[in-house]
Amino acid sequence: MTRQNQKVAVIIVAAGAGRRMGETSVPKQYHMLGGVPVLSRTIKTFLDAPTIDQVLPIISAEHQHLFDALNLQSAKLLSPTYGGAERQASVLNGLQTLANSNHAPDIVLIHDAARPFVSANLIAATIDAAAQFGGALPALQVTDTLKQASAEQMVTHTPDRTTHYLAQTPQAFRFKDILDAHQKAATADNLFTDDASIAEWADLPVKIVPGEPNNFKITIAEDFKRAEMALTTPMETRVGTGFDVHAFEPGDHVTLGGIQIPHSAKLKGHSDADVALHTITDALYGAMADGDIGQHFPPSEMEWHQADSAIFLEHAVSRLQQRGGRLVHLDLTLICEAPKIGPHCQPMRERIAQIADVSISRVSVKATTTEQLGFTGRKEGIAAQAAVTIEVPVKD
Ligand SMILES: Nc1ccn([C@@H]2O[C@H](COP(=O)(O)OP(=O)(O)OP(=O)(O)O)[C@@H](O)[C@H]2O)c(=O)n1
Ligand SMILES: C[C@](O)(CO)[C@H](O)COP(=O)(O)O
Repeated sequence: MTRQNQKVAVIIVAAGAGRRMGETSVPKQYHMLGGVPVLSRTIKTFLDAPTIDQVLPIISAEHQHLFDALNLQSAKLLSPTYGGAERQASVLNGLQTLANSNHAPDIVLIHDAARPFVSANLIAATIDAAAQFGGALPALQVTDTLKQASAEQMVTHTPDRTTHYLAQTPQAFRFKDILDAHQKAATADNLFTDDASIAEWADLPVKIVPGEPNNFKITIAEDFKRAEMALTTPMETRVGTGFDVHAFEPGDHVTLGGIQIPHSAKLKGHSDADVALHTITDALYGAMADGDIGQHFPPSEMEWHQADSAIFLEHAVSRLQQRGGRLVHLDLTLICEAPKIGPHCQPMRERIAQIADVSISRVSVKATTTEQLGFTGRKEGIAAQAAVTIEVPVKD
C-alpha cells in the first residue's frame, strides 16, 4: 500500500515538564531557539509538510497561556489536547482526540516537540514506510561500542552493536492499529517510553528507516548549545579584486565613487563612467565568482547608456545578500594625477557605504599618482583598483 489518498495526522507531544533541563524560565518546548520557540519550530515543519493533513499538539493545561502566545494559525492545526502524567498517556490522549473527531486519519505520526530539527524528508520516509509495513521508526545505527554495566558501573557485557539502534521520532503507524495497541498498553504494567515499543508489545510490525543525526531530542541544557550551533550557517571569507580604466574626454566634471567632482575633463564611457564604482562592483563579482560587470550590464545594451553606476554596485551587493553573504570591507585606490582626490575621499566613502549598504568604517578610499609616468601620468585618464572582503555561507 502507498501513502496516496491516505489521510495523515501528526500528534506532537509537548506536555512534558522538561525536568532534566534543570531550572528554566519556561519549559524547554517554549524556550527560544534562534529567536523562535522550540514548539513553534516543530509544529511549523509539520504544517509546511505537504504530506501532512492535520497537526494535533498535546500540551499541559498549565502551559495553555504559553501555547496561546505562540499565536500559531493554520487550517491544518487542530486545537490542542491536554496531556497526561507520562509521555505514553499524552500520546493516548492525542490518539483518542483523533478517534473522536469526524476525520480520524489512516496514518498517524507521533513526534516529540523537543525534536525541532525534524526534516520534511524524514516525515515523508516514515509515512511511506508506515503505509507499506504498518509501522515505521526512524533510528540511528549505533556507531560506538556498546556496553552493559551493573548498578556499580562495572562492565558486565558488550552487546553486538550491529543489531542496536537509537530511536527517534516521528514514529508512524496505521492509526487504528496503534490506537488499539495504546489503549491496551494503558492497562498493562509496563511504562513505555516510545510508541514503537507499544507496537512491538502488541506484535505490530515496525520498519526502521534511517534517522537523521540532526533530529536529536533537546533533553539537557547542553542540548540547547548544540541546537543553537545547528542553526548557525558556517561562513567562509573570500577576497575579490577589481581593476578598471576610463579615458578623459572634453567635459567639466568626473563622477567618482558616486559623487560629482568638478574637473577640466570628464570620463568617457557607456554609463556615467564612474571608474571607482565599476572597480568595486567587479571586485564583488570576483569574490562571488559571479562573472563581471560587462556580463551583467553589457555595453551593447542601450538601457545602460549614461546609467548611474550605483545601479551596478547595488546589483552586486544584492546578489551577495541573496546568497546570505555580507560585505566585510572594501579598499579602493584611485590612480590619477588630477583631479586631486584627497578632499573628496570622505564624501566618496559616505556615498559608497550608502550604496553598498555597509557602515562607513568598512569603506576605504585612497589615491595615488604614477609619478607622471604612463597614461595616468600624462593625465589621459583615471585607473582604479579595489579589493573586497566578503563572508558567504559555505556551499562546497
Ligand atoms: N507527560 C509528558 C511527558 C513528556 N511529553 C513530551 O514528550 C517528549 C519527549 O519527552 P522528554 O524529552 O522526556 O520531555 P520531558 O518529559 O519534558 O523531559 P524530562 O523527562 O526531562 O522531564 C517531549 O516533547 C515532551 O514534552 C509529554 O507530552 N507528556
Ligand atoms: C520517543 C523518544 O524520543 C525516542 O527516543 C524518547 O524515548 C522520548 O523521550 P523520553 O526521555 O524517553 O521520555
